[in-house]
Amino acid sequence: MASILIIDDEKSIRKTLSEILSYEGYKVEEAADGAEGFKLFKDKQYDAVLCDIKMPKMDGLEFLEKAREINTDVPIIMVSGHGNIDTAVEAVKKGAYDYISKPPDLNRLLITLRNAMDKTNLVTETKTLRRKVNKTQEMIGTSAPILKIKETIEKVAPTDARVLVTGENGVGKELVARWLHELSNRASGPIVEVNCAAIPSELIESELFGHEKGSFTSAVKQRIGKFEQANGGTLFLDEIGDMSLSAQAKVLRALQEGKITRVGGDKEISVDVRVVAATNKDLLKEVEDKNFRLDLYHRLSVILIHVPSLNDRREDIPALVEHFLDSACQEYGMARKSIDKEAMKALQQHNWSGNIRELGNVVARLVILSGKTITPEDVFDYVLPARDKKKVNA
Ligand SMILES: Nc1ncnc2c1ncn2[C@@H]1O[C@H](COP(=O)(O)OP(=O)(O)OP(=O)(O)O)[C@@H](O)[C@H]1O
Repeated sequence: MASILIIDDEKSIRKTLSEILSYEGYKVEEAADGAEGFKLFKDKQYDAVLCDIKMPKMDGLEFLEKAREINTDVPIIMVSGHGNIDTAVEAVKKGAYDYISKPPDLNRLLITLRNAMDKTNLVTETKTLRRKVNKTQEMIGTSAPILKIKETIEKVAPTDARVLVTGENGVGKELVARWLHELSNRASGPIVEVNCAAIPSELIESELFGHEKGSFTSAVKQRIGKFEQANGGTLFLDEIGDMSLSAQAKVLRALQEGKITRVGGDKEISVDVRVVAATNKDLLKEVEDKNFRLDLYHRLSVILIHVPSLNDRREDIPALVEHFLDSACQEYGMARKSIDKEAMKALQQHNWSGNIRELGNVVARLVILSGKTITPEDVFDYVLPARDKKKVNA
């Protein structure tokens, strides 16, 4: 149900508008002047605001200006009396969505509201779409290891050298792979990702190489595998340490010969694919334990890029937090929130086990639950376990 805030000092007007809009199925809240309205606007999320122009305490224009400072997405419709049409026009120039005159014409009121909210939905959709088509996420951080990684990516990307990216979960290994693709001569081709840990071992070969119809019971039609899909581009083999030994043998052959055969097929198909692999395991240890082929390891690890955990590059945390604040506030259509110095310090000292992914989730949670400025109390209440609280206080 869409919710609407009505700000008007005339009780009878508030009552009429409120009755009409409730009848139309909106959730309505009322405020008797700009100051009261602004307090509600600041603390709650509305889909639209109807705001009178002439009011005591804070008038409509002042409300508009203050509201726009904290949120530019919620449409504000001014309600003007006879004497202040000029002011209403002025308000529209300053960012009000539109104005309606008193006494409000029922149809015009409802149509204006509907249009205003449709427009907000469009703006939100556009933002989401823009994010989707946006290029690869910038790699944030100026710590020595991140600078080194960026430099390596720039040097290695234009070559077809295979790269093995290592590091714990959520440190940004996939981001490294995406940048290797983005800065390569293959950037106009596809980047295809396979999470080797997520695919049951009996299906991985068909996933990677495809299969011919009837090659096994559930192979009801022909299927093109990821190697073929990535032709002319990059194949990102994530969690390669979890791949079965038999799949490893086939991948090795594909890398050696630049050819694949679909499961159940006999035709050799040439593929032009650059492979970037990633793992959170110690692959040499896996080799020792006979879970990973040494020859495949050498094929994959022409270039090694290790992404250190967030706990080993804490100086990158503030920039990452600011970045996630931007994206979370935008995503939830909120005005940009800020973070208090002590709260930032607490985040910087936290022991991050889920790395950047966890940090992103935590900031999103803080954006949703905190006020305009994120305080250390917010961080303790919503994020950090008690042990960290003790540590920071000590
Ligand atoms: N340096 C960075 N700057 C900005 N965002 C980052 C950075 N590194 C990682 N991220 C973001 O953090 C999230 C996790 O990164 P990513 O998926 O690349 O990690 P991963 O190491 O591949 O994780 P997994 O091991 O679980 O596959 C992604 O949303 C990614 O965009």
